[in-house]
Amino acid sequence: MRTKATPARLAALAALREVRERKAYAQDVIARDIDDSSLTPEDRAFATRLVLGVVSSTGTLDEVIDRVLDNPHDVSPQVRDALRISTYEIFFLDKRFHAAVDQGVELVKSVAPPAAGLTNYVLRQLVRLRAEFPFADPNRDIEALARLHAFPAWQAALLMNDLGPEAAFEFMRASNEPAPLFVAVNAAKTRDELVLRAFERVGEQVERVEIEGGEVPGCLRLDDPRTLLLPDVKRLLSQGRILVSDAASQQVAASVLPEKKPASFLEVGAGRATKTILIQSGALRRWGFQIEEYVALDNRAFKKKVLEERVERFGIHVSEALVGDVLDADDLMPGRSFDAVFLDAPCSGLGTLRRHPEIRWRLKPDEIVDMARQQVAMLRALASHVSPGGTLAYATCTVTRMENDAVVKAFLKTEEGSRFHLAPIAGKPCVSTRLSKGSPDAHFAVRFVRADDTGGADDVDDGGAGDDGDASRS
Ligand SMILES: C[S@@+](CC[C@H](N)C(=O)[O-])C[C@H]1O[C@@H](n2cnc3c(N)ncnc32)[C@H](O)[C@@H]1O
Repeated sequence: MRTKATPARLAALAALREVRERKAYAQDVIARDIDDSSLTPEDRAFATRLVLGVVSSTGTLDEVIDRVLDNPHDVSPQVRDALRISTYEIFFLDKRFHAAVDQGVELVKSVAPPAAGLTNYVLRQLVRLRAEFPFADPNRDIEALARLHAFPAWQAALLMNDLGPEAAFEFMRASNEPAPLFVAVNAAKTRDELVLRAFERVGEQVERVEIEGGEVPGCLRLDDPRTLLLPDVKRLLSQGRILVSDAASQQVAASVLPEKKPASFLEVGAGRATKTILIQSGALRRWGFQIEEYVALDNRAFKKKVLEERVERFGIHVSEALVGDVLDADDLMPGRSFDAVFLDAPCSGLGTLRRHPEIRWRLKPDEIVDMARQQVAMLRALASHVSPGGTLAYATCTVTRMENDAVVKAFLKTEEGSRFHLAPIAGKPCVSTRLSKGSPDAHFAVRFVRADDTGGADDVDDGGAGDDGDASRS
């Protein structure tokens, strides 16, 4: 049946089907099916907003949809995708309700024409229900608060507990905003001035980025995401002169480098090499040379291939790319130690919800407990691979205390951890970026220093980090 659904909504509907059926990441589907489509720039932007918004708020959308359905299980997945789009518009975009209802009906006609009548009824009921949303006082009722920001109730409760009410509200509000766009200038291929001039030539507004008053070296904020589609900018990306990376991630990469240039560096959880590129580019900025012995480890073999392709393209030196489980570090690297070790830990990822919206509804509470335990185990497995006097950095892109602070404390209490103490990063106990509107993502990093084995404490001033593992104390 012919449909009068707009191209942006049809594109969003197709993308949501992909995400659902293939358990794909929304950003990957958007990059493949929307960014490179023949849609107008405005339609691309709206389709992207719809996909990210619907994936972010799926649980809440389903809850309100099910309130007006007699038999929620009878709704086919494709019809539900369409209902979610219109419900998102009605509850979270404050779009004109009439248009949202009409368009929802048109979307359903495109996938299941017989369900158009039911859709019309359901969406009209939802418009009525909208006035009562979030169905209780969000200042007193955690479920209403969670609903208001489209978070699972357990996550809202966890955020309130771990961040405190103000920061938790801000975190949830900001997680529903579009993520800002940052790029890093790769010092192995170019200089900041040349990149700034290239952006100027194409008439694009870019600015250097500061976090808490400190400049993040080589980090630029782009005002308009469409800039990345300009041919000159695409060339900078394909030639490895710049890479897209959140500013907090760039700050973490800068902070894991020790004061003195390390002769050897082990990066664990190297993944697709984004931090590898940032770290070696940072070494070049700081010392004029990349680190000679740079070993990258990840447990996923396919990522090694991506890493090798990318470091080649970005002119980044990696001496060895290992595939294996860090918990088997002793077998993978027998007797080997490094001046600096960096664990970019697998974590719950809650600090990146704007970019990875599917985490919000896929993550289960037990997984956070498991990941925290795993992070401590990883640090313990790495401890003996840090040279005496060397550094061990630990980073996550999340905000839960169970992962960040509690992991730091738990590690320091272990036998392996007892040889380490916390060292400051730029005079602070840790990197801990907070999420607010337009801010970088929320990341966390600390740096431990291993005692130098001479019996005496090493000469690193602890900058207020203390030995008690309370990294977030400032
Ligand atoms: C936070 S991601 C790293 C992101 C990456 N450093 C980057 O900048 O793109 C964590 C990485 O740890 C890897 N990983 C998870 N468990 C691991 C294990 N037991 N041993 C080694 N690597 C592991 C994952 O495959 C993933 O690439």
